[in-house]
Parts: sequence; structure tokens; C-alpha cells
Amino acid sequence: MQSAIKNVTVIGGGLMGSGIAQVSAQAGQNVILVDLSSDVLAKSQKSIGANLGRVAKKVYKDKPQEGEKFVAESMARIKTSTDPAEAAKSADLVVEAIVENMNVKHKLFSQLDAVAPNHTIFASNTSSLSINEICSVVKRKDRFGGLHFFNPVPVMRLLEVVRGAETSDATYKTMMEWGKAVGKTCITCKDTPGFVVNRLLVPYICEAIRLYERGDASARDIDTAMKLGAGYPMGPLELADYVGLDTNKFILDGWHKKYPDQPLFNPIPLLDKLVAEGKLGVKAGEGFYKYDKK
Ligand SMILES: CCCCCCCC(=O)CC(=O)SCCNC(=O)CCNC(=O)[C@H](O)C(C)(C)COP(=O)(O)OP(=O)(O)OC[C@H]1O[C@@H](n2cnc3c(N)ncnc32)[C@H](O)[C@@H]1OP(=O)(O)O
Ligand SMILES: NC(=O)C1=CN([C@@H]2O[C@H](COP(=O)(O)OP(=O)(O)OC[C@H]3O[C@@H](n4cnc5c(N)ncnc54)[C@H](O)[C@@H]3O)[C@@H](O)[C@H]2O)C=CC1
Repeated sequence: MQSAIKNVTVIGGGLMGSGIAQVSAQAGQNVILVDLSSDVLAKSQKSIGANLGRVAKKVYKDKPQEGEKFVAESMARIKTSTDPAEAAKSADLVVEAIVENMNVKHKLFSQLDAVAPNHTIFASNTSSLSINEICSVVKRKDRFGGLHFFNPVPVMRLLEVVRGAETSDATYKTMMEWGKAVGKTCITCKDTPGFVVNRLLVPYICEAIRLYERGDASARDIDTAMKLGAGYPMGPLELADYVGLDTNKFILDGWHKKYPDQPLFNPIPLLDKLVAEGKLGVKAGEGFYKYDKK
């Protein structure tokens, strides 16, 4: 699948941004990966190299030399920068994957809107914020939408393409084509809380935490139940630890504030307690389970 997009600027070089940069470069796009921290960028490049190696091992199983060439060429397509404005100047598409905070996203997009070429499409990878609210600060509302990837980006095959109230047909079509070009199956979402996946996943995980909090079953049994009884690759509490309990809480709190009458979004005392104790899941070494710290 051809895409009109050739130059992609990915802003935020953390977990999601590095994955988005990887799949874009793998698909032959020129990428600039931006973060405020050059340490983060160095770490991202390292993890992208390792993950490309995993892909190469699989795709070029019997042709190690071609595998090495694939890794080297993909890596060469990724430049890095600590200057978002400068990096947006050559972009056909900007994908934002910075911290999940409306004010910070507003600040970034208004800065980019002033310098990016007219044709440049802006997209946010937000998992829980409204696309219409994020794009309220830019003039190019017709060239703005959501491109919501899933973690781990190189492995998860879905891309949610979110149409805001003013996203044009042309922008939507370009985003869908680009998603296909980077190897994803795209679905179309409206700008509703959590789009499709997180609107279902967040209440599901929260109900699992409430079930455990009530003492109805052990954490292990809840996870085993959903893996063996419903065919999920991870149980809900394992997934909560994997995503990060702070992220779970952040999303829940934001939605509770916005939709106080929706009981599914009510706060969960056990989740609040674990986060207050710093038990944030895999990244902290402990959440519902204990992990070796990386
Ligand atoms: C309240 C909730 C709030 C959520 C809100 C925030 C989040 C969001 O906005 C949206 C999200 O992302 S939600 C999370 C979505 N992700 C999931 O549900 C992951 C579920 N887990 C899995 O699929 C597998 O356990 C998983 C794929 C992770 C690991 O699979 P395995 O256990 O089988 O482990 P492996 O054998 O190591 O890996 C399987 C294959 O994948 C390859 N691989 C893994 N990581 C990779 C990476 N980073 N890059 C490239 N390849 C990678 C690995 O090589 C292996 O390949 P094969 O050898 O061919 O099988
Ligand atoms: N973690 C997950 O499973 C998923 C997260 N998302 C969304 O993706 C976005 C990023 O999430 P993660 O990658 O998990 O976060 P992360 O914390 O791993 O990475 C964010 C990066 O953005 C950088 N950053 C912050 N402000 C910046 C700015 N103004 N300019 C340039 N860089 C800046 C930080 O230095 C950090 O490296 C969030 O909106 C999140 O909701 C979406 C799908 C899944």
C-alpha cells in the first residue's frame, strides 16, 4: 500500500514513540524522532535496534545478511532531534506521543502549528484525551486526527484512526493509507472517551481490580481465568501491571472527573493505594505482582 506520507516526525521518544518510529522506518519512511532528552533518544535508538533485530531474525530467518541490511537501512532512516519545531518543518505527518497531559500537548501543538508546512498533518497518539480538545489550539483542524497505536507497537496489529469533528475526508483517507503502509489494520473511531479499545479495556481492567479488592478471587486465578477461559494473551491484572498502574489511575481519574455519573469510572481505593505506595507495575518492580527490576 502506497502512502502520500514520506517524512514522519514522531514527537516523544518513550515507549510508544520509539515503537512508532520503528514501524515507520521499517516501512521505508524517513523518520525524525524527537524528545526533550537526548538520553531518552539514545535509549530509544538502542531498543529500536534490538527490536529490529528480532524482526529480522523472523523475516530473514535463512538470510542473515539480508537481515543485517534490513536493520541497518531501517536504522539509517531514523534521525533524532531535541527540537520539535525544527523537526516539524520537513514533516508530511507529525505523530505526537508525549506525556498524557492536555496542557503540555496544547503547548507543543501550538508551537508546531506556527512552523510546520501547510500540508503537514498532525496526529496524537493519546490514549484517553479528546482529539477535539487537543486540536482546539491549532488552525489546521481539518488536518488533525488521532492515530492510536498499541503497546508493544511493533507487535500489536491494530491502529485506531480517530476522526475529530473537523478532520477532513482527505486527512482521514491519508491517515488510513499511512496506517496500512506501516503494516497496521486500521479501524475508524469517533472522538469518544477511549475510542474503541480503551473504552472496553479500561472498565474491564477496573472490574478485575474491584473483583480482587472484594476478595472474590486471587490475582493469579483472575488472570488464569481470563487467559484460559477467554483466550486473552495476558490476564487483566498482568495487563494493568504491564501498562502501569499510574496510567490506569490517570485515565480513570480523568474520565471520572469528566463523567461523574458513570459508575464504571468511579475511583478504586486499592488502585489509589498501590499507586500511592509507588507500586506502579512492571516498571516499578511491583504492582499486583513482583518483577525483577530491569
Ligand atoms: C486501564 C488500561 C489502560 C490502558 C491504556 C493505555 C494503553 C493504551 O492506550 C492502549 C494499549 O496499548 S493497551 C495494551 C495493549 N497490549 C496488550 O493487550 C498486550 C497483551 N499481551 C500480548 O499481546 C503479549 O503478551 C505480548 C505480545 C506483549 C508478549 O507476547 P509473549 O508473551 O508471547 O512474548 P514474546 O514471546 O516475547 O513475544 C511474542 C512475539 O512478539 C515479538 N516481540 C515482542 N516484543 C517485540 C517488540 N517490541 N518488537 C518486535 N517484536 C517483538 C517476539 O519476538 C515474539 O515473536 P515470535 O517469536 O514471532 O513469536
Ligand atoms: N504506554 C502505553 O501503553 C500507551 C500510551 N499511549 C499514549 O502515548 C503517549 C506517550 O506514552 P508513552 O510512550 O507511554 O510515554 P513515555 O513516558 O514512555 O514517553 C513520553 C516521552 O515524551 C517526552 N516528552 C514529554 N514532553 C515532550 C515535549 N514537549 N516534546 C518532546 N518530547 C516530550 C518525554 O521525555 C518522554 O520520553 C501518551 O499520550 C499515552 O497516553 C497510547 C497507547 C499506549
